[in-house]
Amino acid sequence: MYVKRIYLKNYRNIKEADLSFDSSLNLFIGANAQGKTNILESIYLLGTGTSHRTNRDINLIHWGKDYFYIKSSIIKRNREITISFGYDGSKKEIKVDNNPIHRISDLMGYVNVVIFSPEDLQLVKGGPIFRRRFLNLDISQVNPYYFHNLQKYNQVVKQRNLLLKEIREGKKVVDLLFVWNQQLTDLGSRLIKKRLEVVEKIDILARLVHRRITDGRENLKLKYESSIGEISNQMTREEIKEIFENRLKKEQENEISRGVSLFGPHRDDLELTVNGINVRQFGSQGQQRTTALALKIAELEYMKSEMGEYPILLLDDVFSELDAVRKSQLLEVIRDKIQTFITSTDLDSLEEINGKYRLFYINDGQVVQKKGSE
Ligand SMILES: Nc1ncnc2c1ncn2[C@@H]1O[C@H](COP(=O)(O)OP(=O)(O)OP(=O)(O)O)[C@@H](O)[C@H]1O
Repeated sequence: MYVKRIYLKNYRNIKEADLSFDSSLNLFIGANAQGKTNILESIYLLGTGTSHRTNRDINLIHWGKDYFYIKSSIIKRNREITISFGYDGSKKEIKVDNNPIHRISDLMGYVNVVIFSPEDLQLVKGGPIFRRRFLNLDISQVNPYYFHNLQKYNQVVKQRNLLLKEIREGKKVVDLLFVWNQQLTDLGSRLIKKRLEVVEKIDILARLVHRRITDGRENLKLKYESSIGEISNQMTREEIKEIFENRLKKEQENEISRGVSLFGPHRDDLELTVNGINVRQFGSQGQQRTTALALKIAELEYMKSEMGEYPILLLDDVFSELDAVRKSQLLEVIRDKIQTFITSTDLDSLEEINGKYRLFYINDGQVVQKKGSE
């Protein structure tokens, strides 16, 4: 899978650009705040329907203009598809091969993207929300049904929180919780079951990569930590649901007095250990970086195993930050297999890159392909 061409109009600081890409490597060089990330963001948008930096599409429109438009040609399983994305401040219009897409979940799966940026260190260092997002995005991209359930589940959590508060204030009766508990545990157990399956796969993939980067010295382990109680991969969805239901029964008073849903996939986490030590709390900077890189590479391999094709990889400001070992590891994974977009402020930090690539310079939203760079 690769992006052959992209046309951008009024997108962030890019007034207009029409770019053709290499199916393997594309490098964007420019000083800070010139628009490199904006290009990567537009590719991310085509895959997921949302920006990785903002939930507000209005921010994507070039200041002073009243719409933005993106059109791209994607080669997927040797077939060319066209995806367009337009927004005029009120209406989003997404089309695949000229057919309108009404729900974001219907867009997912056409273009799979993995982005790796400096913020991804939060995946290891940050709070549980970053790891939940990692799992949710990964699974949603290859499984629209999961994404659909996730949206419904989040809606249920919102409604249930409202009800818990009203019960606390004596405005509603406790019995009303029953229906919401049914929905919460039904959808929640589906999400947890799927996450357990995926974590099992990513755990194996990430450990392999991690061992390679650390020369076999370190052993990375991923474990899904659920707020509903002790669960395992061997359990059926019904068994997980039962544990969830029991937890809610036991904690009913607690949840009412707090006025918030305290248990379920929206409160779960992914524990990351290296040689048995929690890398979030006790890992060195280097260990945390290596773990983040291993997770990202595992993400690529996971998507390949699910979709039969590698996703597109966006490396925003990270390649130049990696040390020689990690750079060569990453290059080995992507070379000739994965279309990759790399941004950097200078070409010197990319000297390890050889072979075929296309080079673009970007200055104040103007993108110029350097001639003869292939
Ligand atoms: N809606 C918008 N309209 C016009 N310009 C915008 C808009 N949103 C962001 N910008 C501008 O885009 C620029 C940021 O671009 P981008 O984030 O792509 O930078 P970058 O080249 O990746 O820089 P860095 O190397 O610092 O990451 C800033 O100058 C910002 O003011």
